Amino acid sequence: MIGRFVRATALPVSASGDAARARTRAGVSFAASLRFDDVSHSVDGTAILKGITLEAAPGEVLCLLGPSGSGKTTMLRIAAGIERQTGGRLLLNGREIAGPTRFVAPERRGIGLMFQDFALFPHMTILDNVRFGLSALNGGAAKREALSALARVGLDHIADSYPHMLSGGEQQRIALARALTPRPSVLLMDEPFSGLDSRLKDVVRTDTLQILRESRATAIIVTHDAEEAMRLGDRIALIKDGALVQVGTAAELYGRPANLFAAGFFSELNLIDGEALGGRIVTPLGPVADTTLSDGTLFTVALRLTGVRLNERPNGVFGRIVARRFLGGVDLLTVAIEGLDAPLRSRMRAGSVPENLQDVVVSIDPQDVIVFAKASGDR
Ligand SMILES: Nc1ncnc2c1ncn2[C@@H]1O[C@H](COP(=O)(O)OP(=O)(O)OP(=O)(O)O)[C@@H](O)[C@H]1O
Repeated sequence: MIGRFVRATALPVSASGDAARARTRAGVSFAASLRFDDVSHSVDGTAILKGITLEAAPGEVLCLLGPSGSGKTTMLRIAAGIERQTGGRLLLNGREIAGPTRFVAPERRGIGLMFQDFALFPHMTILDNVRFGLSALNGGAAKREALSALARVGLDHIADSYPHMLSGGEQQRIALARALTPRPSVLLMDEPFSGLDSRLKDVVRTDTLQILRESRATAIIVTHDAEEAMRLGDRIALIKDGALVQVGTAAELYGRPANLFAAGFFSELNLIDGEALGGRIVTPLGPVADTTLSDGTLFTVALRLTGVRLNERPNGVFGRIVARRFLGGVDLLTVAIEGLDAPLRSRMRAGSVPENLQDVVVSIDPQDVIVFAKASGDR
């Protein structure tokens, strides 16, 4: 999480003339591309980012997804200019804004930042909070811009209220309005929905996405929640231990994960061993996929829980249900199978497996099978 407030400038650094003309258009930014070019960062000899190359295209919503401590917030801090990377370059619309020989100050980048805790000033009215980033405009113009930004998030009627009088969802929208008012060419958002309760999240996410699209700013959103990244991102960059694991659309990362880590981030998985035999990958559940690798090659076979079907087909292997849990729309079933060290978990539509049933036939949906050849030494 970012712990310090940075004031975004009113004008994008690289297109100030265009941006000034854009003021006549209601609340629209000139989107820029933002490129991390082989960016590394070390603190006290510890590598936090390890050569990340990644570009957000103009107007794109790019999600940075990864577990806690993977380096997502550090990437935002570097993009905002709060932190200066120790290696590589940062380019805005192809122009270097941070690198070995150049460092553009945060307030001159035209990059906005929205914080996890919204960082609203408690002693200022909502209007003053939103107006805060508009120092380049005179009083009347700044007020008009701020009110128009508040109208965009549907909260102009509470301009004179104070932050403590608002709900979490309203505070989030005020923070969004404040971040967008200077019309940044790129908006960085650090876990912008994590403080909201789950019922509110859905609505606020949808609204935020719509406002981002209307503003046309390029957005980079940090999250550790794969589903959130899939809902929001045009593309998703998966980060682990300071390195980029994979970047692509939600469908690409879900359907063709680069490795087991990526697969496990997007789906709950059963992991079983497999071995190549006569062009097929054979497991205790039978053959699960084709392979061109030679006989004896070892695989880790990842089965999504949704792809483990019970009693659906006449042929399969026999198993015994050893536990079941009702999860609303689905039942989570645990099934012991001969030859497998750990029982399989299955997600079935609630009620589709009769409650008193214990012995079942297990089959696998090939769409939910992802196989990874084991590196030698993995055995
Ligand atoms: N200034 C610093 N000094 C030392 N270590 C740091 C510093 N900033 C970040 N780190 C370390 O770098 C790693 C990456 O931190 P970062 O906050 O970027 O991760 P993150 O993916 O955003 O995690 P989270 O979701 O928990 O915020 C962590 O191990 C963190 O402790």
